[in-house]
Amino acid sequence: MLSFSDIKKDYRLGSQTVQALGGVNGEIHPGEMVALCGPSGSGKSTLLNILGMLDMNYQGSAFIDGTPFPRKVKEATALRRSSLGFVFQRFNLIPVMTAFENVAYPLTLNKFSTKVKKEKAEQMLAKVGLEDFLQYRPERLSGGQQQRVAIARALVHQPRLVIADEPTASLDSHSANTIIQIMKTLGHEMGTTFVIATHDPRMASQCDRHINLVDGLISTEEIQWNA
Ligand SMILES: Nc1ncnc2c1ncn2[C@@H]1O[C@H](COP(=O)(O)OP(=O)(O)OP(=O)(O)O)[C@@H](O)[C@H]1O
Repeated sequence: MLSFSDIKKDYRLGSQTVQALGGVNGEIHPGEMVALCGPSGSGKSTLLNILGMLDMNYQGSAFIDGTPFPRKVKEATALRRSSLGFVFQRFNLIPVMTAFENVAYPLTLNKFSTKVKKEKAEQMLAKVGLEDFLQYRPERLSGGQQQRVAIARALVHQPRLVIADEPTASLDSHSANTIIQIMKTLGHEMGTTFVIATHDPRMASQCDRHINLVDGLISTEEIQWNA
């Protein structure tokens, strides 16, 4: 589904160069839920940004279903909108929009009709247990509810791949468990591939596989979780 080889990324900080990724390879299979783990600064966000087609300024190659990742902003934006979904640590919902409008937004970007938008957004919000909160704005929802809206938004256009950056890090353990179960159940039901950067042992333990980054390289050592 996804393959990437010899991915390298440097950041320039004044006259210094920081190597964030030193040549990473990997393959992610359709429908897999993969945890991207590693200590702070190991390169997880950098790799997520590349796999999420948000950063096109890197060395190496990446393919989605055999097609090379776009290197131009316009093409990357189009492919991202149609084929990818995103879940962030701090939910990143649009504050002036209701839960329904937030979830319908990717469908608007992909030019779905009003009727289909309504059907799909309502269905998706019901799947995450928020059918009674369609007209609520994010400020009236708890963190866990906001993250459920964000998951509905990430999945509503049936993307091939969902990129999640620390999806449980801002949540209490009860909400985190709910979010993990929703991602797992819907991911399997919809056949969606997930790549999830996480420090959360509960999240990582529910994934099919781990990719461990250490100092910008993939490590084969088992992670020792402290929790
Ligand atoms: N915009 C930037 N400019 C300069 N250096 C950066 C930039 N972004 C990341 N880095 C550096 O690149 C390395 C990898 O950072 P990255 O954010 O990918 O790690 P991470 O594993 O996601 O960390 P965390 O778990 O703390 O989010 C670190 O040394 C970091 O300081």
